[in-house]
Amino acid sequence: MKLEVRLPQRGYAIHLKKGILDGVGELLRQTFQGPKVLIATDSNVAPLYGERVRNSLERAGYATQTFVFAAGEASKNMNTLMDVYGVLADGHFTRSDAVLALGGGVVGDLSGLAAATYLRGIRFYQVPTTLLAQIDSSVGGKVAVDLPQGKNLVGNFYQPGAVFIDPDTLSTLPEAEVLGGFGEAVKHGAIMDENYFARMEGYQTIADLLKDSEKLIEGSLRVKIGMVEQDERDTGARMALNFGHTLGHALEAATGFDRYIHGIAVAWGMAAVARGSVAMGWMKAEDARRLNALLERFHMIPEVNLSLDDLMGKAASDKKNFGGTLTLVVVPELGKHEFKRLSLEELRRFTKEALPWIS
Ligand SMILES: NC(=O)c1ccc[n+]([C@@H]2O[C@H](COP(=O)([O-])OP(=O)(O)OC[C@H]3O[C@@H](n4cnc5c(N)ncnc54)[C@H](O)[C@@H]3O)[C@@H](O)[C@H]2O)c1
Ligand SMILES: O=C(O)C(=O)C[C@@H](O)[C@H](O)[C@H](O)COP(=O)(O)O
Ligand SMILES: [Zn+2]
Repeated sequence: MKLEVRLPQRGYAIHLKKGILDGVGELLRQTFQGPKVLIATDSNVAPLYGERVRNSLERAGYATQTFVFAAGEASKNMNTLMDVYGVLADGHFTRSDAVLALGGGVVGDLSGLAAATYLRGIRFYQVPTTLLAQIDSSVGGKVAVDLPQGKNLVGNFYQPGAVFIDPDTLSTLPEAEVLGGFGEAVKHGAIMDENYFARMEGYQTIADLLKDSEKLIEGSLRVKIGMVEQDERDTGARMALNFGHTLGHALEAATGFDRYIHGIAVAWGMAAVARGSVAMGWMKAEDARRLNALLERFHMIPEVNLSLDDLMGKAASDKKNFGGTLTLVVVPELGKHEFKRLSLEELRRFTKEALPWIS
């Protein structure tokens, strides 16, 4: 299956096919004629899929180099970014060459930012290998690294030239990471597509979910593409994709980026916003119950032990904070969303309502 992201001058194709990993080189040749590709990947993905992708690229006539960094969110920072720049510069990569991200959202966000900024921008391609990256992060062009103060605080919008998704790579993904991706899929259904949400309510086990992976990827990508096409630079409609992230990102930052994986922090953030929204009369109680039940079925709402001050300190760094007023995404009913403009003090009161046990 081929999906298109239609953007003026920057449109691209998303190729979704089991086994596509071995054909990446040939497909890339249809869009990129340069001589050299840097495969950026992490320490878990490199031994699993690095050689297959490298062979495929070399069969298609590309020279390749591979850069491997330590897996995990803790690597999504300026130090690793500097390492990528070093490899590109030492390897004499020029504007005719490209970076190809092979891995999850951490690899894509980090190497995308490197590609966006090295020599003021070289070509960039994504081969996502986690469910989260296949349904969300590989598409839409948000590239970034974290700062200790908050998530994705240094970044840009830089669309890939193409995305190649092989759902077979999910066979090696740890279950906890499958659930991280599922968190973002639930978000897509909750904000935009009640039928898609209902389909996910049909899954009883992780095996059910993986059996349906192609439909899951397609359902999420349709929501994501629609948002990106409407509002590429995140100034309006696209902010809906941040449902659960205001508190979720704050949780990740407040716990040093190594305690909760992103999709689980988002699931926790969505459940909290749903609870607070019911208390405020902003969400149908029955729909909040359905959202909570689906997340609970897969044990995706961790118990969090954090002070309100810590959480609010990090929430203030949210990118939807404009001069002290923040846009909170709420879901009045499943498949719909609304934006609430809140001062930081109002967000604090809302969070207290949502999480009455923290102080
Ligand atoms: N740019 C965006 O639009 C966007 C959207 C959502 C999330 N994100 C970002 O994405 C990141 C999270 O991405 P993620 O959940 O993919 O995390 P990740 O990249 O850390 O990958 C999760 C883990 O799975 C391993 N892995 C990857 N593919 C594998 C495979 N096929 N088999 C076995 N192991 C594999 C990785 O090595 C890592 O340990 C966060 O930094 C988040 O902020 C960005
Ligand atoms: O594509 C988007 O837009 C999103 O918000 C997708 C989110 O799932 C993702 O986590 C994104 O990186 C968050 O963006 P940020 O602008 O809040 O850093
Ligand atoms: Zn996210």
